[in-house]
Amino acid sequence: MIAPSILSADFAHLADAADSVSRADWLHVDVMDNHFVPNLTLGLPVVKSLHKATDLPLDCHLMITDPDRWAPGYAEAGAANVTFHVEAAANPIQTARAIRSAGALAGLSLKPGTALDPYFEILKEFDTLLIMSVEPGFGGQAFMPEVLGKVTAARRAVNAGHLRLFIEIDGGIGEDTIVQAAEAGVDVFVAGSAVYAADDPDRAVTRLRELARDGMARCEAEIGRG
Ligand SMILES: O=C(CO)[C@@H](O)[C@H](O)COP(=O)(O)O
Repeated sequence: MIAPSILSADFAHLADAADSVSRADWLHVDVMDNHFVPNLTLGLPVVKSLHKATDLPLDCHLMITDPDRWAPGYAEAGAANVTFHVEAAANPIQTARAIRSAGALAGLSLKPGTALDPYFEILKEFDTLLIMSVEPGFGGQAFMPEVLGKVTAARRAVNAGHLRLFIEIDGGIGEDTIVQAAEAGVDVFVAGSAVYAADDPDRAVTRLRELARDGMARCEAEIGRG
């Protein structure tokens, strides 16, 4: 799945930004509070309005402190998937359950320097695992290939039937990097600047999907795709 990140779109025209990627699978919405990350974007009222303005499922990525308090509200606002950071959560299991009870998928995100191993046990409470491939906060940064080990470890756990979730990657994904992410085992690819800096965002989505499929086929041959 390809999830264009509206962080790279024109914030004065978010509904148009959603319309311009009609071939996308999800629309990725970065919520930043200027505390967990040094940037400030949007919150619940904008998510509610976007939900009314587009048929695309909203993939809300909360880069905020105290997600335990705020995350379920994003599910109530219409998000299809609500992802929060393990580094910010006091009670990730309870928060995942509250998101699911409010009708959305629950996602757990890890910053590049955060290890996956300590969280394997709680991942059965989640529907998506978002591996950050840049330091969260800004679009247009360089992809960090060193996070792909976490992707492959999660892929192997999914293949073995130990986990059931979508593996998502976010940061620096474009034509030059999407194949290696797909080969490592990613299911959902977030792309901001690679989509919204393109002359035709929908064409960029299609191109990224083609490249991802090539990489996913190689992943299937080499490590399998459960
Ligand atoms: O969450 C973030 C950044 O913190 C991302 O969703 C960015 O918006 C991705 O932008 P590109 O790296 O694809 O330009």
